[in-house]
Amino acid sequence: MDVGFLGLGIMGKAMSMNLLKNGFKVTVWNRTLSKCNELVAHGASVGQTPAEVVKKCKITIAILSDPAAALSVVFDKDGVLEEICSSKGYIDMSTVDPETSCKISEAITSKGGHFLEAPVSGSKQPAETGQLVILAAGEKALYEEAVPVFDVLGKKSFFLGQIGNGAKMKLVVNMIMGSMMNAFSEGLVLAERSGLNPHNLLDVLDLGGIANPMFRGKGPAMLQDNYSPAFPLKHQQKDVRLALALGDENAVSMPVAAAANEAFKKARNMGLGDLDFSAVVETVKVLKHSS
Ligand SMILES: NC(=O)C1=CN([C@@H]2O[C@H](COP(=O)(O)OP(=O)(O)OC[C@H]3O[C@@H](n4cnc5c(N)ncnc54)[C@H](OP(=O)(O)O)[C@@H]3O)[C@@H](O)[C@H]2O)C=CC1
Ligand SMILES: O=CCCC(=O)O
Repeated sequence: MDVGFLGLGIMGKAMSMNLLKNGFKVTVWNRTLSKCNELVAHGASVGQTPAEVVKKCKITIAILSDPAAALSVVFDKDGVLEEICSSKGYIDMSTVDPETSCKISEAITSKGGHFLEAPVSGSKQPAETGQLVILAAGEKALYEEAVPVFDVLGKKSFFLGQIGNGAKMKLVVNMIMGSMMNAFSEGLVLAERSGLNPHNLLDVLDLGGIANPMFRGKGPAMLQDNYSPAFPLKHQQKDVRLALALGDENAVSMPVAAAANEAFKKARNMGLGDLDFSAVVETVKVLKHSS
């Protein structure tokens, strides 16, 4: 199957590489076109614009930074809308809000095209190893057609019904994750500053009821101030911000998520936005120093 791929950031590069390794013919595009070179070395073709990719491929996938980027590749000049038609499907795997997804869906389907939103749970390493969790919603027939692609990219796909449900599920999950990361950060700094060995804390956590892959995976690197980005902090803050908006719409009180959002905003102000979201621990260290 010819698959188009728009966006070769941390996730898109790993996912499109995975499709190539598994025998798909892949045509890639990235706003910074030079990022396509590594994929070409592994057998990908390049489209000069999103429209050119859609023209060539039956199914085109996108995974882009945020709502503005997701809208731009669809609606701008040389965008997806220029070539979408009834024989083509478009799958947006970016993490966006339900409103953005609905806007894209309406535009694609009004031209006869087929649309799925399919944000993913899992980060750089699961993307590299095809272990993502895919949260799809929209047109069921396109979902079924895309199952061979999802089977390569992920360990499990969910079809969640109408457009917006995939985005909502993803935002709820990432809101929980962002809050957990802040609690974890405070715990690590508190352990160290109160005289405990934080490595012992990691061992204790890992043997108890709140053991989880995030603490296990990120903890040792955080203790070495290593924030090499798997999930950039600026994207995590975007997700908590969008989840808070969902909370506003549904009158759900979320003080813990609101506090997490403030910490991620502070981290962005400290210039940490491009680092891994675990760098939020630096905000706890700063507060301690200034007291
Ligand atoms: N990293 C992770 O662990 C995960 C990320 N996600 C979500 O996936 C999406 C991508 O994440 P990730 O790969 O980490 O992000 P990166 O920041 O690594 O990559 C972002 C991509 O979006 C492109 N882009 C940004 N702005 C525009 C624009 N205005 N027009 C066209 N392209 C644009 C970038 O192009 P350029 O190279 O030119 O800058 C790049 O290809 C985000 O929505 C994120 O929340 C979901 C699950 C996990
Ligand atoms: O959106 C990013 C999710 C990162 C993860 O699930 O580890």
